Amino acid sequence: MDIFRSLTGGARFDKKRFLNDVQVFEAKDDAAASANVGTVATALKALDFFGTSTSGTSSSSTTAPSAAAATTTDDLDADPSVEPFANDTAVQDFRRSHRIKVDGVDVPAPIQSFRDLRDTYTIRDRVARNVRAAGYVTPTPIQMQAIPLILRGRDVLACAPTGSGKTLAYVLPIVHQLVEPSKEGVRALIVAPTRELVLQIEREVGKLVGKKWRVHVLTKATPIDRMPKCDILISTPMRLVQAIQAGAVQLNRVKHLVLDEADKLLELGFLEQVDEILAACPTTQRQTSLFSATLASAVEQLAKTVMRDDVVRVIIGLKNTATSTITQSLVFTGDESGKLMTIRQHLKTGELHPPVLIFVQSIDRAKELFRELVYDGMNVDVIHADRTKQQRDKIIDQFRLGHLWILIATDVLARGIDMVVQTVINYDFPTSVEAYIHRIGRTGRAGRPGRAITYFTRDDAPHLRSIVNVMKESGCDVPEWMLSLKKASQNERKKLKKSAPKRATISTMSKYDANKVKRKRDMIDASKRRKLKAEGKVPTGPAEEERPAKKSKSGGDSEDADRPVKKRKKGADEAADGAEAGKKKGKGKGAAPPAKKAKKVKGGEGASA
Ligand SMILES: Nc1ncnc2c1ncn2[C@@H]1O[C@H](COP(=O)(O)OP(=O)(O)OP(=O)(O)O)[C@@H](O)[C@H]1O
Repeated sequence: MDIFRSLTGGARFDKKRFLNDVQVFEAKDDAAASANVGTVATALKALDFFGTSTSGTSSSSTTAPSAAAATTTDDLDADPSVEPFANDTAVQDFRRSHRIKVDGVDVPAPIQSFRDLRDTYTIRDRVARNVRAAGYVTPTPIQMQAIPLILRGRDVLACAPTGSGKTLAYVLPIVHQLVEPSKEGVRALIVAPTRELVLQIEREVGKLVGKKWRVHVLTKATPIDRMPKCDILISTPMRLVQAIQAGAVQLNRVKHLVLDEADKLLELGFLEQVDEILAACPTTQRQTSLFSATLASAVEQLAKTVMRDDVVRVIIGLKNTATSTITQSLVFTGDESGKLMTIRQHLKTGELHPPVLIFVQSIDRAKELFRELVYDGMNVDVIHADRTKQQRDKIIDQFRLGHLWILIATDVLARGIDMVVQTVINYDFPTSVEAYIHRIGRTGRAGRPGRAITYFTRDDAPHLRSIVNVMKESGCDVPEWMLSLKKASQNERKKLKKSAPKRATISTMSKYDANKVKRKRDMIDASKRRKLKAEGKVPTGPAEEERPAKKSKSGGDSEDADRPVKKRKKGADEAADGAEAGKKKGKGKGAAPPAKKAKKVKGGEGASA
């Protein structure tokens, strides 16, 4: 209960009302502390996303054999043995009951439990013990199918819902296949779009490997001239490209390449860097795995050009849908001022379950909303690309620990980050269906329930239909009239994705007062900068690699946390403008369309396809 006591500092929430949240935090603490029987059992029940387990009170009508039940030991022997599949039909039935769809030739059967890994794939005891010690008892559907595929040396293109355990699905087989630490150099390379995600993947790898393994993370903070040798390298694309160009890292021994949040990494902006990374990895021995919760068809085509011909595509559930454990709703706020009133009402009446994560479309808007809510006395903080690494790490820790109840974020936090979030609010309407799925996917993770509320104004109405479709496909109720709305054209959707709409400032002040305050703040900032300069100190700012390469018209940092910025300007608010310059420059170079570009890479490498 200690953690819950500290949660209440400065907050305005009613503890009795949030009894469920108290229980969530208690469960999390216990699970982390040890392999407590009761907690593991609870976690297992909560994690039973698709009715995997037949133990307990699962209402699933699965015909598949039971997976492991909760156990106190860290040994796979404790799992009840599972009958091997009698024939192909049994395999198909099992896949159907777990909503696993595969596309490819000679696809191995899914594992039914982690014990299968030892029986069929001779997984080492130590790895098995670590899986169990991490509290993982039953594999999730993506793990059931992707783990045997990767263990069999196959390339995998996987799309599975947010929070469904994709990280372990690639980390476990890689750790098993690397066998033991070696001085050979980088043998597994994992690339992810943001620094936060890279650090999170490192933690997940750390759960499975011992201290002798050298797992290295490459971010701006890592001096690339003193890069130690390592077995597994986890990096953001830009920093890795810098290390490759500086000759600080050799990738010629890479056997496993993983692109996490693959669709993001294959978008223009990251694609050039990913091309360079692919070119630095050998093709003959390289096994490539691409994972994401969203995969547009065009991205899939592109992805296949960098993989071997016998790549297997694995889709869990329906492609590009939200997790079914999230209750989604849409709230019409009229205009921008209506949004501020609505959020105040939502937060003050205690109607929403904390921790609450609020997404806005730009750094400026994140700052504006923060100012409004913090003056209301809320236990709130804000995270975006203009905050320093230290600030970002601290805020995420505070939020994870439950010391912070409301966090305002830009899309820099939309992908991959694994936290216990009860409610996601899209204060600003997402600029694409993918952004919507990833944003709301910060809640409802690992089988837990979650809630997502999306505000929309009159101006957002033309784009409502796409979100309504996602809601319907993931089983949420939507009013009939919304289903008859006209769908935005492809051009309109592209335009929105490229730049978020201009929105009125988030402020309860009159325009005159707001300008006066802004002028005053700018003067103070400028004076602080002059003082620092006079003292010969460089103002602390975020790493260039975490700044966006482009700025949406509204100053947004979108999801582009790791794009390169050619010119860096002074001052936080000016940073995104520098990024815009970088983007224009990229355009001027006449960046090749994705498919063409990737084909060039494949050809250039003499890919083993
Ligand atoms: N087999 C398992 N049993 C229990 N918990 C699991 C299992 N596999 C993963 N988890 C937990 O589920 C949570 C979500 O996992 P992960 O972050 O890998 O999801 P993801 O599918 O990559 O999500 P996203 O698409 O948002 O990146 C993590 O807290 C992880 O520790």
